[in-house]
Amino acid sequence: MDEKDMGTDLARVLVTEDEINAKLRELAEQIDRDYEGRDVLLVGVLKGAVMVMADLARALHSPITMDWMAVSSYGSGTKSSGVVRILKDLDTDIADRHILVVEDIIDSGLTLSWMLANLASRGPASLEVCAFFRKPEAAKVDIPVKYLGFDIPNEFVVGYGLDYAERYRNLPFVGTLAEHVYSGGKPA
Ligand SMILES: O=P(O)(O)OC[C@H]1O[C@H](OP(=O)(O)OP(=O)(O)O)[C@H](O)[C@@H]1O
Ligand SMILES: Nc1nc2[nH]cnc2c(=O)[nH]1
Repeated sequence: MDEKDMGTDLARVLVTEDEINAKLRELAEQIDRDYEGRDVLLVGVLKGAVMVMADLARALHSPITMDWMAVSSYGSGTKSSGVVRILKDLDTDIADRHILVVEDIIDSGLTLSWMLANLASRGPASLEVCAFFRKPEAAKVDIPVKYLGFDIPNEFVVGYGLDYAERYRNLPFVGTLAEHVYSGGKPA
């Protein structure tokens, strides 16, 4: 799926497929260097992180393992409340493991803040974050991000794993939606 398939749904592209691929290579190099000789478990946050997890894992040369968590915030519509419920927990015991959480986007930061506290309580050897997109202007809590893809404006974005009503996750780029599709969180 690309821009041509979007019809009039798209307002504008914020990060192109080429920019995404270049950034993945850059982050993978850093991660390979930093974790050399250590066994790292990538923890992906479903569902948004599926794309970045799959592409990052393939760009890495280090022997990694992967696990997934699904969480749901009790927020309404597109807003996260910070109150989080685990829908799917890890299959792995992470005590004494090196954990790199892979997240598609940090918006308010509330989801990841809760997740990091939860994972830290399980006694990992180390716990770091790779976030592919971040909205600095939307931050309600400060999240220590070791590996960052892109800071983006405080707008609702779709593509590269990010959905609107479960659509658009398979766009290979990230962009904003036209007003007739997205009007502040409610299906237009
Ligand atoms: O920083 P925050 O304001 O907490 O928002 C970020 C979270 O929101 C998105 O998940 P979403 O709840 O939309 O679920 P999804 O990944 O299944 O689409 C995204 O994947 C993050 O997990
Ligand atoms: N699709 C999507 N999900 C989000 N979750 C938090 N921020 C966003 C965003 O901008 N787009």
